[in-house]
Amino acid sequence: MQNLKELTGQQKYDLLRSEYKDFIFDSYEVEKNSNELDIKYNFVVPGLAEFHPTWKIPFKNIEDTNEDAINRLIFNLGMVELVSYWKIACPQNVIIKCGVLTDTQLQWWKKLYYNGLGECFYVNGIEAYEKEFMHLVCDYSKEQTDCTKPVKLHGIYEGCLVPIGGGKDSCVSLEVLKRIKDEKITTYSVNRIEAVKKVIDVTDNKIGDILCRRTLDKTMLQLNSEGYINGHTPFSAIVAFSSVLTAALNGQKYITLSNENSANESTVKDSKVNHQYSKSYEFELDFNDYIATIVESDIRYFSLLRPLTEIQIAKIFASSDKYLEIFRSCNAGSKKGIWCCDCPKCLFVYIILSPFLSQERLTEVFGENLLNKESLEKYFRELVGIDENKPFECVGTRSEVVASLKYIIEKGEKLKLTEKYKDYIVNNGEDLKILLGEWCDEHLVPDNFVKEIRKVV
Ligand SMILES: CC(=O)N[C@H]1[C@@H](OP(=O)(O)OP(=O)(O)OC[C@H]2O[C@@H](n3ccc(=O)[nH]c3=O)[C@H](O)[C@@H]2O)O[C@H](CO)[C@@H](O)[C@@H]1O[C@H](C)C(=O)N[C@@H](C)C(=O)N[C@@H](CCC(=O)O)C(=O)O
Ligand SMILES: Nc1ncnc2c1ncn2[C@@H]1O[C@H](COP(=O)(O)OP(=O)(O)OP(=O)(O)O)[C@@H](O)[C@H]1O
Repeated sequence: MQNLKELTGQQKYDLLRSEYKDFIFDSYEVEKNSNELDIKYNFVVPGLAEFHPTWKIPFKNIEDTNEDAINRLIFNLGMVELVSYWKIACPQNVIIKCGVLTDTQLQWWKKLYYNGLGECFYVNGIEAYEKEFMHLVCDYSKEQTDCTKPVKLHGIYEGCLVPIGGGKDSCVSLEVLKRIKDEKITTYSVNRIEAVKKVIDVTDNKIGDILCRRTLDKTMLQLNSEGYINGHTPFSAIVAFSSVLTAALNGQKYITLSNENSANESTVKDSKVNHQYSKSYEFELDFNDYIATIVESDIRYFSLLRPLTEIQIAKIFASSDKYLEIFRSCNAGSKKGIWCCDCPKCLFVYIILSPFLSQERLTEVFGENLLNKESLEKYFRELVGIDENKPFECVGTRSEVVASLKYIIEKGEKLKLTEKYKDYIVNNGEDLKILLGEWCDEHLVPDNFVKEIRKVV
């Protein structure tokens, strides 16, 4: 095999696909310990490697639930896990040996894989076409989990499972939910960075907290370092499937995500390539349709903040001091618990909070004034829309960014980056008040929650 590091993404894709034809989802193993399910997935790329990612998921009321339904949800979590391992060599054939899915369900997965890997293909310069990038089939040669007709999930489901990411959005969801009297809140996270822990610690109205532990297979990390294909995978789809399984095992009715309307905007202009695909409304609808084909249940998965935009979320967030010192939206620095102050996400969060917090307060929170930082000019241009594509990060829309900057310029702030692009911003910026008054009707939020969101916005 050639040194992969010397090849372009497209060359790697072509070479690896000719070398490795198959990806096999062979099986999954489940061990029931006293209060936790230990799950191991077995994936194989013949001739290259085996992968065994694991999950540990706490449970409470497993005895009341339907084991078949739980197995289906476990198998389907494996279906979303597999994309991280498939992308290493992108084999043409994906063979599912441990589950049965209808053609429509298989098409559903292909759509998620294709769109969820849109950024990975784009960034690596790989031309992949939805019709032919993957041939996904079930192999019926051994015992499998049959998902072709929905099965009832027994048990009583109540309260909210609130996935926490450590950034501002889930803090806003917690604040909205707090207003609903008697709503039972259980916080939820996949692994736990420091900011998530701190946010959960200050959530004083919760009745419980669930931590799922996910491990990546180390062979993937090894192959990444050898130059095999790597890139963005749809992490929010992992959150989606794991949260439904967790709710099923622990009795929560509502899974309240914090994905906002702004996540629907594509990252690459005039294309479907969206870093946040699995946070989009399209995915939310698709996900609910799909889950209904697997299990019939009272569990509802929706994003509480979908009617809102990032700018409205920023306004609500800034109105409470509680999270300002502890939240971390920066993906680059999140493991160290810092704002790296060098990435587009840091700059975006700084800008979107600017209309609602003083420059002094923001400088305290971030450690420096990011609008005076000329090294961030490239990201600044991308965020405001002077350059075509947005950064590959979870950031809001171009119009929200320009409106925020216009607002602070008109307030009299004179900062290096805003001064340099003042004309563009003032001529292109919408009125902040108009953006703050928007409401998006495309959402799945139940009425009793909608009432409370309207009160805080
Ligand atoms: C890359 C990723 O998804 N990371 C999330 C993961 O972190 P973890 O510690 O498990 O792995 P990393 O150190 O980040 O990555 C190590 C290598 O493994 C590859 N990889 C990782 C995860 C995966 O699912 N598939 C993979 O192939 C990766 O390419 C590296 O080579 O879990 C954490 C929670 O336990 C998440 O917090 C991590 O998310 C990062 C903060 C992050 O930057 N995520 C970005 C992908 C991201 O943009 N997240 C979006 C979500 C957008 C979406 O879902 O479409 C966001 O900001 O919300
Ligand atoms: N590790 C995780 N475990 C559970 N849920 C998560 C995790 N990471 C993200 N989420 C969920 O996905 C949502 C979107 O993630 P995202 O990173 O955009 O939001 P955030 O961290 O709340 O805010 P910000 O946009 O400021 O980073 C989160 O609000 C949360 O609901």
